[in-house]
Amino acid sequence: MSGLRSGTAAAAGGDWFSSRTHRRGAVDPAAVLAAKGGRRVAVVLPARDEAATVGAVVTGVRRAWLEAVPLVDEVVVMDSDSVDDTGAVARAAGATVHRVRDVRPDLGGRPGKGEAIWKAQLAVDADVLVFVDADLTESAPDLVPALLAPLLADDTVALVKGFYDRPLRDGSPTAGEAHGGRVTELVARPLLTLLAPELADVVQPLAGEWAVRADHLASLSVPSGYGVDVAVLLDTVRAAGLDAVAQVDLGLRAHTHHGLADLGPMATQVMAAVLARRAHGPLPAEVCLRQFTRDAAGDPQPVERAVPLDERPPAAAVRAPERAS
Ligand SMILES: O=c1ccn([C@@H]2O[C@H](COP(=O)(O)OP(=O)(O)O)[C@@H](O)[C@H]2O)c(=O)[nH]1
Ligand SMILES: O=C(O)[C@@H](COP(=O)(O)O)O[C@H]1O[C@H](CO)[C@@H](O)[C@H](O)[C@H]1O
Repeated sequence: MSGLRSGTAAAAGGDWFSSRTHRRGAVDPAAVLAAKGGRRVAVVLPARDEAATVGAVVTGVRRAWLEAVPLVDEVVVMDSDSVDDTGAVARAAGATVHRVRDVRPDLGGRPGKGEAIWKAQLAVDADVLVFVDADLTESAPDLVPALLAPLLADDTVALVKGFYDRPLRDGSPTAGEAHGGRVTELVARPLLTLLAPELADVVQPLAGEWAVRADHLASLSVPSGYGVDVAVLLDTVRAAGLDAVAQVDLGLRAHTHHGLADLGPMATQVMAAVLARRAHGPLPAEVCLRQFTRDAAGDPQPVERAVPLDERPPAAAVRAPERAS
């Protein structure tokens, strides 16, 4: 576009980027195991309709980091309103499976990835949680020690985010090129630049692969939808400072992708989570997103989607008394 200089590579950030960014491949599993000590580690996969991929993800993590090296104590799949065989496939692969709506039914049920993550805290007994998306299409079990290493080695680190190249293998003409992370690049990164510039050096703010101290996560409110990933990042920085966050290079991440229209509600929830954490004001519990297609006559046809924006309170506030800690 005339008048716009091509992007100039800025020097990657300041002290935080250099001290809290961990290179790929620099992890010694034996050292991570030693640092674990007596702490319990659970890998948790929030999964909605992931029967095609969840089995391989569970098997990869179990074989490498539960059977061969006891770095992980439990692999859990939170079955999030799946209508396919996600639960059965995950169980057959050796995961502990919880149906999200069956966990603490007294608290009601909500749709969404964040709801699956929130209720995982009420179903899983662990000191450290490693969240991994269930739609990974290329085995990447080494992400587990990579995400755990900074947190187990340094008590001041509460959250570790993964980052990676994001090929968009959706059959489009540019498939395979690094065009993934569409909500990250068009919504999250611009919005954080405007409202939370201190996070400018976080390479993948929406990454679904992250490790977190369970007691820290339990102190945070959690958006029920797709805002969970960015909300936990923002709230961690607000509560404990930027140095409580680290990021690790996981190389490349291939996963199944939504069509563009489905990213509309996701983008709305991500924006809501960021805006709800701006200087003022809560947002409504639900908004109506109006997108457009064409009717048979070729005229614009509105398509409305209700987008929930509700948040759950900190899990610590609702945890059964015997697990108040
Ligand atoms: O209501 C939902 C929506 C998504 N997910 C899971 O959250 C992860 C990330 O969601 P998705 O793949 O839809 O997002 P993408 O990675 O494509 O942006 C996946 O393991 C989904 O199965 C979930 O558990 N419940
Ligand atoms: O990064 C993104 O833009 C979105 C969509 O990724 P693609 O455009 O399908 O590669 O995916 C991420 O965002 C979701 C919302 O935070 C997370 O739940 C996903 O785990 C993450 O992959």
